[in-house]
Amino acid sequence: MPLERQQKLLSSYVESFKFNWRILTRIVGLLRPHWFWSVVTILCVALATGASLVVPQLLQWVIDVGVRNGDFTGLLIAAAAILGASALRGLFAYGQGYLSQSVSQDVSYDLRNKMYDHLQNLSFAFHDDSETGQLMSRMTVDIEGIRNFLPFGLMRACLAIVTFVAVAGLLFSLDWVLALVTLICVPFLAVFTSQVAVRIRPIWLAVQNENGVLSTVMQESLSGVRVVKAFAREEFEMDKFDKQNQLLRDYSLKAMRFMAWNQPLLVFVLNIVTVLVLWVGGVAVIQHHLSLGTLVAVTQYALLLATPVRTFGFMVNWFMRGLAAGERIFNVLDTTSTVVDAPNAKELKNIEGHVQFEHVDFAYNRGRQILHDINIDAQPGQVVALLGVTGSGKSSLLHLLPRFYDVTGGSLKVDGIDVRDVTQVSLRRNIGLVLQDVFLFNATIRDNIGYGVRGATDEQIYNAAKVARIHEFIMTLPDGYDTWVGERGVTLSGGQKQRIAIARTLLLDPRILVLDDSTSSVDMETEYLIQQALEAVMKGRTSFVVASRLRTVKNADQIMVIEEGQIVERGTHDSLIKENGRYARLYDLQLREQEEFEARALADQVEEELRKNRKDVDTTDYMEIENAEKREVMR
Ligand SMILES: Nc1ncnc2c1ncn2[C@@H]1O[C@H](COP(=O)(O)OP(=O)(O)OP(=O)(O)O)[C@@H](O)[C@H]1O
Repeated sequence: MPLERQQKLLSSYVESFKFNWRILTRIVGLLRPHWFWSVVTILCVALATGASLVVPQLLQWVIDVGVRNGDFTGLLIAAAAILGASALRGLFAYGQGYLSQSVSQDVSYDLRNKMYDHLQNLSFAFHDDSETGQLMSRMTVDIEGIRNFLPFGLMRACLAIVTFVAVAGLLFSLDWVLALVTLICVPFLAVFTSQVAVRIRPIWLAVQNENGVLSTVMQESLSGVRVVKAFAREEFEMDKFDKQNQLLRDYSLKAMRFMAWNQPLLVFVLNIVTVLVLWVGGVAVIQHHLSLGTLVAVTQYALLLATPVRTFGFMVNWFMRGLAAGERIFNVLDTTSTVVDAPNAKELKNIEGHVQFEHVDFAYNRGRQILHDINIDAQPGQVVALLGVTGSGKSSLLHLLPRFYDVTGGSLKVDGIDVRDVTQVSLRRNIGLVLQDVFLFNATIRDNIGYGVRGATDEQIYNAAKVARIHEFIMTLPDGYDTWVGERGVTLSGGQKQRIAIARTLLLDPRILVLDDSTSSVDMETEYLIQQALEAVMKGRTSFVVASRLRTVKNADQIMVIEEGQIVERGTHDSLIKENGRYARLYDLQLREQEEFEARALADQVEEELRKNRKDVDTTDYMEIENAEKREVMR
């Protein structure tokens, strides 16, 4: 091999060693809170090893002194001592087995909590780029990898090292030639271990990654099962899953094949060592250079090495699997949130709700700029309606208010304080959100409405539901507020889910509201109820609304027309209609039709109602009243 390639290979080994060492020290660091029981476990390892090392010494004494001198009492004492040592070894081995499992369970418990808390605290930007399946597999499979690493990888490695060092010392004290013969396997084991470790690690990393991909495929197709069925793509999904499943199986088999091949090789090396010891030692005994007792003790020590050596393959396997898992877990734990509280962040309290966007620029993940020089001054209690074609940046603008993302230029202030100078929790407590994609939890309606306020009373929940115009519907359900809504609220219609989400926000009683109200079309009655709910929720609060409803837009104090991330027109409905610019065009395109449709439908409804109720009224009076009421409704 050319020198340059050798150097490259060596430096890649060194780098990989350093990298693995860093992960190893971090995994060992996880034991810190459980240091006491970890130390007791290591003591158990040392004592169990010590107890088993005594036995060959006793056997040597039995053969060389007890048997030769016919010392029956000595033989009995030695037998009792061997039994005692075996019992102690068993006891300490039990302690080591039990404690290492218990410590590893505690570590995985801590790690699961730590990961979960960290994931909860990471910003939107992280979750935008992450796959749920990968995160779930890190939370489960990888943490299990660390859990197994501790008793089967780390503890066994400690056991092997303690045994090797102690046996080597004792062998040299018995006979240095036989000690060298026995320990001839050590260099082989060292080379073998490093080779296996280097080659098995990427395989385990691949297994764990593929496991994550499989979880993602599964999670996606199960949560999107309605789309799958609607497009009759079950076969396609099954095929996709099967391919990924095969990949995972192939990588796992590759790892297993690798380990299966190495196991017999190790046992073979060990058998050669035993044969060598017997041969060299046997000749020495025949030539009277060595006592029979010493030979027996040496072979016993060689046998003691058998257990760690036999499990060496598994140990390296668990060790490298644990390191691969550690790499994936620490990757997540090392990710810092792009939105964090400033060190001296203040609590945002008793606000009036004055919101100012000052020359705000924004880009996702430092990519293409989405918002350009946005300036909005919303006085307390004002309604700001955002209008624009799809993809113009309306939702992005709304997401800046609760600091889901940070502005990349300019500033965003609430009551004159930059949102980056206050704690996220206090900021979000003052901002109520009803987002485009309503998400309900798999819980009861009561729990869903009360989600944002800890310890909300039933009365508060019912009141919020009444204002959100959903109470009456809930009361028609057999279980009322205790109705289980299913995953993501599948058992409810879009309009019902939206009103529950409005009630949930209302309960927070926020000073600022963010409503991404671009809902899909709903029937007239629901539309009317949602409109009423929105009006109730906006009353007296500074509201930012992505409006698709005519009345919301018309009643807004300020209307912003957004185009490609810029405010291109601003004003009230009347002033903008007069301007006859983009708003007037959007209004014609999106809202006038709605207005005419609503007017027609309402007129029909009113006519119907009046006809029903006023049959007994004189026709002239009726016409007069009807026209007056129609005017009222239309207004
Ligand atoms: N998480 C994200 N990461 C990167 N780009 C994004 C992300 N969310 C939105 N975008 C991009 O930002 C631009 C503005 O999207 P935004 O959702 O703000 O538009 P919108 O006006 O609210 O559209 P709609 O009316 O359809 O909801 C789009 O080009 C979109 O592709």
